[in-house]
Amino acid sequence: MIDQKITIIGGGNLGGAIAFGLIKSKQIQPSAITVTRRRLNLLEKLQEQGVKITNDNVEASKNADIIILAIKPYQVLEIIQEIKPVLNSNQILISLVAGVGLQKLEEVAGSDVQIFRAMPNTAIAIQESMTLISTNVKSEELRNLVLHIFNQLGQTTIITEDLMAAATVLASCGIAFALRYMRAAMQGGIEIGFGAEMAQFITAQTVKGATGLILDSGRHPEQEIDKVTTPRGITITGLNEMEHKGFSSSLIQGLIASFNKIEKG
Ligand SMILES: NC(=O)C1=CN([C@@H]2O[C@H](COP(=O)(O)OP(=O)(O)OC[C@H]3O[C@@H](n4cnc5c(N)ncnc54)[C@H](O)[C@@H]3O)[C@@H](O)[C@H]2O)C=CC1
Ligand SMILES: O=C(O)[C@@H]1CCC=N1
Repeated sequence: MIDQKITIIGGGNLGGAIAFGLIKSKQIQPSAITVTRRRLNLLEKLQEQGVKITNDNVEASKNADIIILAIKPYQVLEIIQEIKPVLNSNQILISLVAGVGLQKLEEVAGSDVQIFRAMPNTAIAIQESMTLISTNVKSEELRNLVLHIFNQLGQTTIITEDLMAAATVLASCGIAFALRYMRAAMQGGIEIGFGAEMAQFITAQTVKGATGLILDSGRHPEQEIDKVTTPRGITITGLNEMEHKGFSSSLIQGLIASFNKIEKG
């Protein structure tokens, strides 16, 4: 069980998804979670589940053991300043904000606060996130606590801070990239004969199967592709056409463009 009181500042797409994921995990009482947002009416679904909601960030931070920052990047430093008067060294501050490094967070929050960065993706709502964490906190106990919380919400790994930008692109943006593949596959599926609903189901289950093959075996995707590509067959014809049109290259260039966007701000 998670015994700590958790406050999520910014109950938007990600903050809301984390709250729902935590509730689904049944590892924490919904009443131990507080979510803040300016427009409270948009948090009604969480409130119905027993989560506390408020638009007062300072009040919500006062008695929290863990404060998760899920506001937009341009707001994070201002909001840390807002809650700073009530922060104490026993609290853990976890920033989910992309592109704002530990050093900057520490500069603004002060060095006695226990600061972590966590980079999840929206599958956190269904406890299937890939979450990468960085921190300068040395305490194993605190590191394990943060890992324990995110482990309820999917797979979690601690990485060095210098890899957080790459983690943001591959895991957090990555879910959108994978979903765009799915949309394109569905569009193709409709053109060759399926209704939209069926095309979506077939695509989703096929992607789930591909994911399972790689996660279960640890084999390189190309080894699994080799099992599908019958010589002179149908699959290799399609795959080669996709590559002629720049499939892998456009994906890699997209990842690099996203990475450069973080680096340049
Ligand atoms: N959406 C995603 O998949 C991921 C987002 N992130 C990071 O998470 C952060 C949040 O992203 P999203 O959830 O997509 O944005 P969002 O815009 O959906 O959520 C931000 C929320 O903060 C609320 N808010 C604005 N001002 C506030 C204030 N003064 N006090 C309390 N709440 C306030 C907004 O009403 C909104 O609900 C960003 O910094 C982003 O870089 C990181 C990884 C993945
Ligand atoms: O697109 C963004 O800026 C945020 C950070 C990673 C995922 N969504």
